[in-house]
Amino acid sequence: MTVSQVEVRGAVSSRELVKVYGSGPTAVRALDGVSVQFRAGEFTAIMGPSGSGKSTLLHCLAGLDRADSGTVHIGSAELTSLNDTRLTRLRRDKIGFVFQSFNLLPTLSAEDNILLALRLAGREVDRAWFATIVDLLGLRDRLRHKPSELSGGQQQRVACARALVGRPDVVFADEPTGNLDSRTGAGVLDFLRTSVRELGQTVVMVTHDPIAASYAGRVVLLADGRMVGEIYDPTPESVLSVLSRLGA
Ligand SMILES: Nc1ncnc2c1ncn2[C@@H]1O[C@H](COP(=O)(O)OP(=O)(O)OP(=O)(O)O)[C@@H](O)[C@H]1O
Repeated sequence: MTVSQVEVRGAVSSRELVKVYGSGPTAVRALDGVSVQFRAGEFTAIMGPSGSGKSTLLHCLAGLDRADSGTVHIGSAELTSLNDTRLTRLRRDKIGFVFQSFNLLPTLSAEDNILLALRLAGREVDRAWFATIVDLLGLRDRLRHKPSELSGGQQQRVACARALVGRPDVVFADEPTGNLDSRTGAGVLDFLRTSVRELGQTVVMVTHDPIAASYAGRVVLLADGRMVGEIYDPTPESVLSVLSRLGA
């Protein structure tokens, strides 16, 4: 694979994205023309004050929600032009998700949770890749456990394995450490950073936490539904100082 093909594989972008909730005088313009690019093989955090549109942007980029106008590209696919069936297939094949609340199926073992989507799609499991991810996440001796037999950090690591096992173009994470203590959260963030540095994954994460954001290579800042800045090589201090200027 050439470098340019790798770059296309994980690149995500939006152009003039607008999302309005409700109508009339109570309408909320959650996204007010967001144009942003996420390069392949980069770990980006999206931050901003409460209500600035972070989750809405992540959901529109990931095809979980539809914007009112504007475009979203994942690689060469333009999401807003896809019908529901094609959008579902693109989400299944090209996108990995990590949610704050883990979202594992309680009756399935960790291994079956990790592999479920691939099996439902009739895709072959790349056992070597599976082993690489499971070992990086330290899950090898937990694969037969059900979610209720795992700690919160272990459950989130299973969710990370599930997100990566299909080699998605991009992993979207919405507050992935929101339900974890700081030490356990650090393990999950460390894995996301390693997946970018060593496995070439593209990760876009929404977080409130300046320490979590400092694991990323870049922070994109939102305020009032608009992109208002970015920070490269963020530190908790640089993020905090910019956020406090935004009134977060
Ligand atoms: N389903 C909805 N119906 C109506 N308004 C909504 C809906 N979802 C979000 N909003 C509004 O859109 C704006 C952006 O919300 P969003 O959840 O994207 O912000 P956020 O930056 O993720 O906030 P937080 O940090 O508090 O999670 C807010 O004003 C919110 O109240």
